[in-house]
Amino acid sequence: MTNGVSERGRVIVITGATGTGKTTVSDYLTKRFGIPQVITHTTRPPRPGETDGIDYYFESPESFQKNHYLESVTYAGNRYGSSYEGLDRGLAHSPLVSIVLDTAGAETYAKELGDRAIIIFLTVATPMELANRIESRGDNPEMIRQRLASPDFQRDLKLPEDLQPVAHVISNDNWAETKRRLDALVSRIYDKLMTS
Ligand SMILES: Nc1ncnc2c1ncn2[C@@H]1O[C@H](COP(=O)(O)OP(=O)(O)OP(=O)(O)O)[C@@H](O)[C@H]1O
Ligand SMILES: Nc1nc2c(ncn2[C@@H]2O[C@H](COP(=O)(O)O)[C@@H](O)[C@H]2O)c(=O)[nH]1
Repeated sequence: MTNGVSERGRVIVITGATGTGKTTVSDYLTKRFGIPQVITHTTRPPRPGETDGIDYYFESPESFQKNHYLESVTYAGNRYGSSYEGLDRGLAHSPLVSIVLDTAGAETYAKELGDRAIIIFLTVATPMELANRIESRGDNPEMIRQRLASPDFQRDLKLPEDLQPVAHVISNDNWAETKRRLDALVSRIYDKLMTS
């Protein structure tokens, strides 16, 4: 094992700004291809409909410290982290898993895992659309205001320079087109896995 991911393990890292559709893409990969999601930890309160152990491991600031993290960040005032324990649970079921991270986390995964991290960067043509999307998801209005004003939001709108040579950039304006791009990408990943 290296960094919690065996030589044969692959992690699809889905990154991009808030509301670009990272969770939607991760859910699609699970439903369409059975690719398990690595559940990460956060100190932010659950949104309506979110469940502990499914959407996140919801933590207090104290319990957050007790896990062992491959990486952790503060995003718009809350802590988030991907634990070795969470990765192990995902990889126990499949050599290919997905994880949803901000761009700082995606950079760490690319650095630590090399080509075992497959980076997807999601964009939308009009960033104004992102506010509508997260409003329609039912986020708390004060959290939306804080998030859109945060430097983390601005940073995640752009693909970091070190990820530019490796990232698969998918514009998620049209869901049918996004699914086509994902299907083609997953098919290439499986082809590579079969021959490695
Ligand atoms: N192609 C699309 N067209 C329109 N709406 C979309 C599209 N993709 C996702 N959405 C909707 O946008 C909202 C935000 O999507 P999602 O929660 O997947 O984003 P996210 O990137 O995971 O956000 P965050 O980083 O804030 O958790 C959801 O209501 C989702 O249904
Ligand atoms: N670097 C990490 N980023 C993470 C992790 N878990 C989630 N995230 C990202 O945080 C923001 C906010 O998430 P939200 O659920 O509150 O909207 C978003 O970009 C997520 O992708 C993690 O473990 N590490």
